[in-house]
Amino acid sequence: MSERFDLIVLGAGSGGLSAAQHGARLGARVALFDADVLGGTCVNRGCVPKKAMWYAAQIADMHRLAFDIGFETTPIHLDWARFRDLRDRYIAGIRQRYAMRLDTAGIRVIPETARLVSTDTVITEQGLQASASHIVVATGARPRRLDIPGFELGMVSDDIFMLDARPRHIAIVGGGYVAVEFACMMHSLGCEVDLLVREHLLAGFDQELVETLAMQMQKRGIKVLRHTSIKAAHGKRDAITLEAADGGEHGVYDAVLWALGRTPNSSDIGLENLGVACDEEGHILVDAFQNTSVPGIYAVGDVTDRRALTPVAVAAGRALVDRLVGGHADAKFDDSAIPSVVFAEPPLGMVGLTEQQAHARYGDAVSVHSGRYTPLLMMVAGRSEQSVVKLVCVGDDRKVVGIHVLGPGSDELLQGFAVALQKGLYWRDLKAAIAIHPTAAEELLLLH
Ligand SMILES: Cc1cc2nc3c(=O)[nH]c(=O)nc-3n(C[C@H](O)[C@H](O)[C@H](O)COP(=O)(O)OP(=O)(O)OC[C@H]3O[C@@H](n4cnc5c(N)ncnc54)[C@H](O)[C@@H]3O)c2cc1C
Ligand SMILES: NC(=O)c1ccc[n+]([C@@H]2O[C@H](COP(=O)([O-])OP(=O)(O)OC[C@H]3O[C@@H](n4cnc5c(N)ncnc54)[C@H](O)[C@@H]3O)[C@@H](O)[C@H]2O)c1
Repeated sequence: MSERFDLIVLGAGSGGLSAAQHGARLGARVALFDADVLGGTCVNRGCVPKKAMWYAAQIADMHRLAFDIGFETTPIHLDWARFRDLRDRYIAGIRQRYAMRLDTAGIRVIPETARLVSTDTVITEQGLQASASHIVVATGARPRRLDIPGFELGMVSDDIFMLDARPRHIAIVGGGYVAVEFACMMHSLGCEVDLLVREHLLAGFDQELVETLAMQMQKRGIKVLRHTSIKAAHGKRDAITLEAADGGEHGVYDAVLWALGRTPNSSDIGLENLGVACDEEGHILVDAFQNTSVPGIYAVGDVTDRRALTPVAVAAGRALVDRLVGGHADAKFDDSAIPSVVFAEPPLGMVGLTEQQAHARYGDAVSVHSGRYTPLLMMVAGRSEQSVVKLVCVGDDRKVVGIHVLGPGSDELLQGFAVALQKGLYWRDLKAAIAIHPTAAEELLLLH
């Protein structure tokens, strides 16, 4: 016998929690399935533990800077096990608060994996059945694994958060967010780091800023090896050699992180049988309203073909439920200007279009205004690393369609500019605004 609900959600990560909680707030009877801990990737294996590690890395960098500007300092040492314990306690607190909120909201949480058996019914391994006219698939994604010899000698991002000691020499394979963020963090925390990139570094970001970041990473001692495709790993877990496709050998490393993107959790949950369309990599295809190809089945978050970011999953879940439960027939989230930051050292951020995308869309109407500067603190310390800001504009009235920032503070300053860009921002607005001086943010107002 099937228990009946208004809304069934598979996955208690960013997207699933958002959909379930908003559904309950709007009065729906909600069932939420997940065999794993509450919070999904972001809370347990992604944004949150990563950001904690980024803060630790920042402190280590600041300590070096302190010496450069005249503090009497002695070398500092991070007790990884203690840091991990403190971080994990913080994360356990987040999970506890989620559990309490779900309980208070009256959401039925079933700690099991579920799969769809029809367009309105799911079943768990224990045989529990539930039905609803709306089923939201929010099952996320997992680190991509390669079928190459020795892959198991290395770690994926889930594993790196378990480390309780610093690797001496780590190889990071990949060129995306995870690869660059961990390359910078591990280096700041005292590891020797080789970043092995097969193709592009941070594809999708402004390439001039990416190259500036890559130069700064190399100057600080991170070895960035381009055009390096790894075809095998040899040795044992704490003494790994990587074999490249061109015959070259890299290592010996005492740790390897594979950071090769993510595989959507869309197989073995009954989607194929119901004819839910997916792309070649398994991402569920959704329209702007999170509809899949099958009525009654919806999808949000990393399992879909949309941007794999927590705020995107949250916004998608919320908009979908506004439509399904709240009765707002045209509810969808605005994905026209999704801001994003790579928590590198220094951070790199963007919102809107890159120069290349703007040229492809608007041709000769595009103008680009950029500036470089060395932040005040770096100048005092006698350092020369430059920050870069860039505006991509369109038309004679210079409507801003892209903002790109690299440098200390970029992570925090971008949000406000992203709101302005989404609402409609012209270069003249920035020129007319009164700056906050001296800050990194004012550099976007002072471009000529
Ligand atoms: C290392 C790392 C750092 C990141 N940093 C950032 C960042 O700084 N900022 C940012 O915006 N994004 C970041 N992300 C991306 C972000 O974590 C994801 O975009 C976000 O977690 C996606 O949420 P989701 O709900 O789609 O999936 P998830 O959070 O992955 O949740 C999916 C849930 O579904 C469950 N599940 C799977 N199959 C089933 C099933 N059959 N039945 C029931 N439940 C199931 C899983 O157990 C999981 O709990 C990072 C990712 C990683 C890996
Ligand atoms: N700060 C943030 O917001 C943040 C941080 C981490 C992750 N994320 C999100 O999570 C997603 C996943 O991050 P990611 O870094 O795992 O993926 P990614 O898609 O950003 O990068 C994957 C990288 O792996 C490379 N790659 C793929 N297959 C390969 C192979 N066989 N050999 C060598 N290289 C290969 C790709 O060329 C690419 O450089 C991101 O796209 C992003 O949306 C966001």
